[in-house]
Amino acid sequence: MSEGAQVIEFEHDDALKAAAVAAPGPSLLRQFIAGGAGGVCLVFTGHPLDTVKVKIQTMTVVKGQAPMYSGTMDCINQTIKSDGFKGLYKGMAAPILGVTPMYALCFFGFGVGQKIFCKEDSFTNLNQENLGRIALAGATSGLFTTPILAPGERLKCVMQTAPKGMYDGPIDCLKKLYGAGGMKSMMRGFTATAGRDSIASAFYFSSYEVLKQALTPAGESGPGIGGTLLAGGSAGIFNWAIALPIDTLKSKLQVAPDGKYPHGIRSVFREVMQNEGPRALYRGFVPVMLRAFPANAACFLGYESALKFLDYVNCP
Ligand SMILES: CC(=O)O[C@H](CC(=O)[O-])C[N+](C)(C)C
Repeated sequence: MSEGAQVIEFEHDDALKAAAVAAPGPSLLRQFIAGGAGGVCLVFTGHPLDTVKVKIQTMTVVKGQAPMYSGTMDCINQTIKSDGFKGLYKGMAAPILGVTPMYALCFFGFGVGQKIFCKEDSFTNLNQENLGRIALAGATSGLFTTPILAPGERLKCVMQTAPKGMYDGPIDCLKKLYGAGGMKSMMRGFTATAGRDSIASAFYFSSYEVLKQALTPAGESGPGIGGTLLAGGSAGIFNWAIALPIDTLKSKLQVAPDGKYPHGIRSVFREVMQNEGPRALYRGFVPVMLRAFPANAACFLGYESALKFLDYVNCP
């Protein structure tokens, strides 16, 4: 090998080594697998309250008439009365099938965002600049999940709010939605989902890192099970405090009859402001927050435990 080629090879090796040292966090493969594990834990824990949230968000409110559900407990009671306990788990097949790859992609996207935006000390020195970097990495993850999440949420919301017997399972619902409106119909709510998830994920991941560090005892490398549950659950609360208004508009758009909102989320926003006012954007707040804490606590515990396991089996 010529001397010039050797110098270039050394420089290339050094650059690779520097990048490997500078890139913080687990490898993208580990992020992907551990994220999927986190997602499964999240759906099992959070789906019943997600059903209540979507039912409350999308119920038709006629001025001067009592709403269909007076609150979270009433919605739970009515659902159990009409469909049994399994009514709360209606529509779970779609998120379970979609959630494993979705959360795998979510944490993978966060990993990619870390490689793009974060520095070597971003997770050890949580100053304002580094928090901004982690938030940008989080927002990146939202862009990775939208192509799966938008049609998945369309299916889920339609099934959760459909009258009993309308669809014979998620495949039947998918066939009917696709048959009636093709890909355009399946992708309804895409922009709203992308906006919701980039903003929410920025808060989700940055708040988790802050709390995780705050709850890590001196001299330890992590916060332990209790601390992980608390940090993960709280990150879920921050996530939803920001995401809920966009989520309400998205859910309404996704369950509306074809052509009801010609300008998408803007038309929904205008209608909600005219008929119900800004408070309606936070409809479903109680079930959302009741679900957010345990579901995301379970998600981060699943994620961190999977990372430990992958470490144990020497996953690259
Ligand atoms: C809006 C949403 O899906 O939030 C996720 C947490 C949850 O409770 O489902 C987090 N994330 C946006 C990062 C996917």
